[in-house]
Amino acid sequence: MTAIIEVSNLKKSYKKRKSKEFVHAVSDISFTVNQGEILGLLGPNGAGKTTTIKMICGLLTPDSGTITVKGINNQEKRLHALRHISAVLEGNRNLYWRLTVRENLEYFAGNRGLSRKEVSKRVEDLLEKFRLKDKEKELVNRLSRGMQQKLAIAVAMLAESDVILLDEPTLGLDVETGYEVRELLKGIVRDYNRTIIISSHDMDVVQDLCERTVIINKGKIVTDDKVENLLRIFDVRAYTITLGDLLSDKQLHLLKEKFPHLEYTPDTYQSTLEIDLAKSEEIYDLFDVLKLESTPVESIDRSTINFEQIFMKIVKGEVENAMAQSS
Ligand SMILES: Nc1ncnc2c1ncn2[C@@H]1O[C@H](COP(=O)(O)OP(=O)(O)OP(=O)(O)O)[C@@H](O)[C@H]1O
Repeated sequence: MTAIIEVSNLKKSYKKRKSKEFVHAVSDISFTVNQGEILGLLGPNGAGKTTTIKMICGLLTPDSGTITVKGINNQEKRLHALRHISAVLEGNRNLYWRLTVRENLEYFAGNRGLSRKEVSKRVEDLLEKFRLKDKEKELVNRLSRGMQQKLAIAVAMLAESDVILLDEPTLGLDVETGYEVRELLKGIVRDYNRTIIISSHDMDVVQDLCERTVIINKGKIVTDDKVENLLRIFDVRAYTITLGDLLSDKQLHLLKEKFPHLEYTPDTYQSTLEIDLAKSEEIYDLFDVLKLESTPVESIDRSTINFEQIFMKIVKGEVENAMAQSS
C-alpha cells in the first residue's frame, strides 16, 4: 500500500470573535491516506473535519504539523503539492453558475492546456459517464442540486488529480441520485485508481463507500480503522437479552455498575437488555445478577449493529479500549 497523503501532528486553532480565547479546532491529528482507497473522515458537528480538509487542500494554513501529498510538503511546495488534489466542498462547487454544463466542462478541460480535440473527447466521455448529456445546454444555476453535484465531481475528474476531496457528496440528494453519485465515486476509484477522501454525516453512505474511516471528535482522532473491522468488532460485542420478568432496582443498579452503557427496556412479560460485552465471559457476571432474583432468560441474541450505531458509540466514548480488546 502506498501512502499518497500523510498528515502529521496537525494543529489549528481559531481566535474566538471579540475574545482572547481560542477554539482548538484540530488538536494533534496524524493519519495517512493510501493510494486508491476511499477514506471516510467522520465526526460529529464541530469535530474539526472541515478544518482538516481545508488544510489538506491548502485553503487553510496549519498552526503546526505537516501534510505531504505524494511526498511533497504542501506548505513548502504549495502549488506542486496541490496539483495532485481536487476538492468539491459543500456550498462551494467550483462551477460557473451562468455557464452551461458543457461550457463548464469545456472551460475546465481547456484550462488544463489540452488540445481542442482532446477537450472535446474528455467532455463527451464525462457527459456520458455522468449521465449529463441531456442537460449539456442547461445553465448550472437551473440544474437540480444532484445534477450540480454530479457536474462538480465531473469537473474535479477533469483535473486528473490523484486525490479528490468531497465534503458531504450526497447531502440533500434524492435516493436515486445519491445512489448514482455513490456508484460514480466507486467507478472513479476502480477505473482510474484515484483516491477519495469523503466527509459525510450519512453513515449508510460511509458504510457503502469507504474502506477505512478516520473518526475525529473534539479535534482529536478517536478511531482509525477499516469499516469491515469495526463492523466485526462491534457485531461480536453487541448482545440483546430477553427476560421473562422485570429486573429489581437492586439488579439494575448492579448491572449498571458493571455495564454502564447497558440499555434496559422494562416490560412485565418481555424486558430486554442491550449490552456490549468486552469479553464473552462477561455474560457470566450478567447471569450472576439475574440469578439473584431468579429472573428467567428467554433468549440471547447477538444483535446486528449498523455503522451508524458504531459511530455513535465511538463518538460517545462508549468504546474505550475496544480496539485493544479486539486485537
Ligand atoms: N473561521 C472560524 N472561526 C472560529 N471558529 C471556527 C471557524 N471555523 C470553524 N471553527 C470552529 O472550529 C471547530 C471545528 O469546526 P469544523 O468546521 O472544522 O468542524 P466540522 O467537523 O467540519 O463540523 P460540521 O460537521 O458541523 O461541519 C468548531 O468548534 C467550529 O465552531
